[in-house]
Amino acid sequence: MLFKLPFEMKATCGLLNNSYRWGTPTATCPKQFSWSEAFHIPLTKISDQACYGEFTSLRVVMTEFAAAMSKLARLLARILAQNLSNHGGIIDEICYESSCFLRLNRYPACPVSAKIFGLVPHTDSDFLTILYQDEVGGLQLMKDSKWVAVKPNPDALIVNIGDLFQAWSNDVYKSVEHKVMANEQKERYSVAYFLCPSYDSLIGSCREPSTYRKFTFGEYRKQVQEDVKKMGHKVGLPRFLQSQTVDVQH
Ligand SMILES: O=C(O)CCC(=O)C(=O)O
Ligand SMILES: [Fe+2]
Repeated sequence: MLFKLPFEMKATCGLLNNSYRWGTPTATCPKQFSWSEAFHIPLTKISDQACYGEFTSLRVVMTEFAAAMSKLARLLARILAQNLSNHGGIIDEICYESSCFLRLNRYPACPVSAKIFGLVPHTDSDFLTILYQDEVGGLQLMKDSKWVAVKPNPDALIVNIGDLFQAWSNDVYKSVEHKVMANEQKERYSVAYFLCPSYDSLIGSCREPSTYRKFTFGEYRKQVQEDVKKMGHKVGLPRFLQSQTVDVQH
């Protein structure tokens, strides 16, 4: 319903905190372009009546869904952190609602599906992502240097480790590279919950010697945005390797 609105309304009516995005504004060639549209809503706005306009019933669903996703994401992240460092509390210490997001994705059927991604290959810039996908399929992840299709199961959730958990775990947990293939016939929907720390929290490693230098989430996001703008793709964690810091400084 929400996605079926005319483009003008999605883009200009302030819906869901004005969070509507489509395609890839920075793309300079087809392989950098994502054939999808999304609402990317901060958790703090989810229960805000003003975000929903005429879609009042959506507010109830979104609020309940976000609360359930948030609870699950925190529980899983806490257990994973506890297993590694005996410090599961780190997650609740640094992850506030204010920096977490819910993202509604729609992938329209694509007439040139062989040449275009639904979503370009990437890793998520968060601690942990919980993903719900419908029955269409198209999500693939990188395993042992090969793309593997994730079998769609609308009764299951997918849990992905993000870049920040990889840095914090000193590469024990791996931020999984993933992408969505476009589909010529069917449109596809997914919803992702991103568990993020506050922008000023320092992400260090729970183990020494640390592979990455310490950085804040704010710094990380800024670097990712700069790289995407300059190069058309994200560099991510390699930018924050200790050795890279040394190279840059000397
Ligand atoms: O739609 C999907 O299955 C993946 C979505 C995703 O990777 C993202 O929103 O970061
Ligand atoms: Fe993702």
